[in-house]
Amino acid sequence: MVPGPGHHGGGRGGAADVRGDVEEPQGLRQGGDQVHVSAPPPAPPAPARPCARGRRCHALDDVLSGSDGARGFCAELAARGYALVELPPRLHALVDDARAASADFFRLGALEKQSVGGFARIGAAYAGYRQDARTGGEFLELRIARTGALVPAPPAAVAHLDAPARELSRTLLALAHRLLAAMAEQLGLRPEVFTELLDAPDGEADAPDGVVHSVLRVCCYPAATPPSLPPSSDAAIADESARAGTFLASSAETARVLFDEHTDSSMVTLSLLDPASPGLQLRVHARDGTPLGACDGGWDAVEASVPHAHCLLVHVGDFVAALTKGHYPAARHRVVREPCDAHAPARVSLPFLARPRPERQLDTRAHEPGVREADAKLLALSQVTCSELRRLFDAFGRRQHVLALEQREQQRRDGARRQRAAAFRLEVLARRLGAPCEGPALSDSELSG
Ligand SMILES: O=C(O)CCC(=O)C(=O)O
Ligand SMILES: [Fe+2]
Repeated sequence: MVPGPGHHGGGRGGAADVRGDVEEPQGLRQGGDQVHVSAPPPAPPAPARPCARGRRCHALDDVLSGSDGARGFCAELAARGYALVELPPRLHALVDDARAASADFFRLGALEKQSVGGFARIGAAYAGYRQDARTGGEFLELRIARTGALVPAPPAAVAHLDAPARELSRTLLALAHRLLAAMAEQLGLRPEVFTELLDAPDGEADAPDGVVHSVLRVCCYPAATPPSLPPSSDAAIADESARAGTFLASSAETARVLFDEHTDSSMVTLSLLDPASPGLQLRVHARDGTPLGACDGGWDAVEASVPHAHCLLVHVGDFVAALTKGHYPAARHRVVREPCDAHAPARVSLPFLARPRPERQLDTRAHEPGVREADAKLLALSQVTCSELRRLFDAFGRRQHVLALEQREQQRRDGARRQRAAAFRLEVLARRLGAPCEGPALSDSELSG
């Protein structure tokens, strides 16, 4: 079922323009495959702002101005697979409204949340509400329909989620277009090389199967011990979000991890960060200048280190990584409970996964005529659709997920065995202390296990 348009509530009307101070009623203009969004007024690039750990927050308008700002931003993406952008004040209210309304949604009772509809197929995409069996994490996947409505429509009790979620989706889709155009240009390619694979920036006009393929994934991770839930058998869930990683260091570390290490099957993912409830971490890439072990065992706790709640993390997804032959590496990331404390609030996050339309055809050689394949910037692909490529990424993701589950199960069994052995040793020790004449004393190694 595709729910109809939701109600307009507390959010502002019209989609925000990601470039200018003026809001356009429809936000973004569209025509053909080109991104027809007006350039921001030329301004001298401001120096990037240092964050914790020497990280830089690039001013959005500098990145979009096509000057040194774009070069620095793209160089960082090429080195680490992710970079931070500081949102201009004109977008702050939108981010705040979307975050607050999302938190309101997750405060609803289980039945009300489920009333929006479970995670289900719409055309070639999925949308809806679901809860992760292991962590208790909740996910509401929202898409823009051809009609312009949000799918699924938020329940009446949080009708005020509708307007900011739609506006944010459109704003971030438009922004993804601009960033991907800059990333292509920095490689010496035509700006539309990546953007022509996406839905058009105004979304609904280009959705033959009913929905825009890019998705706003509204997430909520529980504050404390997750409830025990029945395991999900939905294969789609495994496809979509349990494309989990490996590298699970220990059981304690595993318990801390709310969303396993993975890469996104997106072109780029845009994540609004909030240092008040941090959790998103990125693997330090070998190409990054930072020593691999420098940040938290090779993890960069990026969300914990941003100065305020209006920083946007841009990270590279599988599609751009594959298409550029790894020039822009896919960012491996995860979500952890941080700080590791039972009183920490639930974390609400709003990653936007800018995804290609599944039916778009990849004929990359046409973009670099006369260039030898070995020198080409793009992977040579012809007559491959984005949905075929996605299947490849999902197969890898699923394999990694299976390996991670096996590793986790092994850790659980090892832990349980160690616990049983320790209990047994204690019992033996207690008996011997109670009856010291029976048998020899235990050695230190026997006691320590
Ligand atoms: O919750 C987050 O910030 C990120 C979640 C994530 O990695 C994803 O949805 O792919
Ligand atoms: Fe992700």
